Amino acid sequence: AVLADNKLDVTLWTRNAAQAEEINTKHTNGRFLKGTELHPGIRATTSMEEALQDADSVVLAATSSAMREVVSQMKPYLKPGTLLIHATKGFETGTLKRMTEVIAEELPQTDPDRIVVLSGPSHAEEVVVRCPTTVVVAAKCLEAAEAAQDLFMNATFRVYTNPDVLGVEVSGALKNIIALGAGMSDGLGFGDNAKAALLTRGLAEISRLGVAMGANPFTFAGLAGIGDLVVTCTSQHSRNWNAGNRLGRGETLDEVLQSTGMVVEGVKTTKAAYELSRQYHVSMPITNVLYKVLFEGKEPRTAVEELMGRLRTHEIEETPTVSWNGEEPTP
Ligand SMILES: NC(=O)c1ccc[n+]([C@@H]2O[C@H](COP(=O)([O-])OP(=O)(O)OC[C@H]3O[C@@H](n4cnc5c(N)ncnc54)[C@H](O)[C@@H]3O)[C@@H](O)[C@H]2O)c1
Ligand SMILES: O=P(O)(O)OC[C@H](O)CO
Repeated sequence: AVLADNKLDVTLWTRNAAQAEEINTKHTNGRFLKGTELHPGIRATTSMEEALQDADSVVLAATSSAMREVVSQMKPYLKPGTLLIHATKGFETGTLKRMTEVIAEELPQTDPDRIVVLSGPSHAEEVVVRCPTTVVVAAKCLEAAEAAQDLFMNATFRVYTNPDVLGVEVSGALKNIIALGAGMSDGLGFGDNAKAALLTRGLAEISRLGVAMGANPFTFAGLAGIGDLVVTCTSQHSRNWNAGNRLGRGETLDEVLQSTGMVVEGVKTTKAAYELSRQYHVSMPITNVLYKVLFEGKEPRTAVEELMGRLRTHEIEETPTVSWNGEEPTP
């Protein structure tokens, strides 16, 4: 929608012929964006060849579990030098790879430094009706990040650049775990204090893992970090918050996933982050208890008691800039 507003020629690829027909004839997408009229310039097709034959830029928004398959289908039709921008928030199950790594592996002829990730607080339901939205695009190559920025920037969609691809991808994926927890807390009837605690301590563990993996700590204070964490933990549009809320009210994970009809990335990401925290020897208590709720049948209320009953600890574990008892900070 943003690209069409920017007068670009936009073709959507979908597996679903009825959905393509609906977009082309009625300019609506009733299942995913109910009640919204799409830009009439947006065309849809089920042919990957047709979608890619004239494309100078491709936006990949497959779910994390479908990314490798979709990129491999694109491979025969991509023009050399096409700008690739992905907006997917998750890791590949099993390999624990980030999406830029999956795309680069599937497209070895593409310069990996030119693969861009677009992330930040941006629910589709609001973007499509032109509510002011800010996002970040990250790529190792500045020129690629700025090319993506130029494509998307307009009066209601503001785009920042960041060279920290890993930090942007990790924060975009991990915030969904905390949103599940925030929804669960609300579903259990806990208040704003509990949700604020989850956001704050959630950001602490997201940053801890991200920095251990090589991210810039400041990225977590940005749009892909705190920005997306706030929107996903508080928005009525969030699939992750809604799934957590239903779990908190007593539904089972199967019931929730079977009836949602849309991807809840936080579920698979909880498993991935649980494994990454072990690989990098990073403490992630919220992720750890959510893993037990989702995959080991722990009751949400018992999980909260477990979190609250942990041993006392410092708020800031990293090298302090303000020390105890007036001592000079350790360099
Ligand atoms: N919805 C948002 O507001 C939003 C915003 C930013 C980022 N994202 C991210 O974008 C990604 C996709 O989210 P979404 O909201 O579009 O999910 P969705 O569940 O609404 O839609 C996913 C679509 O992918 C299709 N699909 C699934 N497997 C496929 C495959 N193997 N091949 C082709 N198509 C396949 C499904 O049929 C469905 O149409 C996620 O990683 C999500 O975190 C979503
Ligand atoms: O609806 P959610 O929970 O998948 O979140 C969507 C986006 O990531 C919000 O920025």
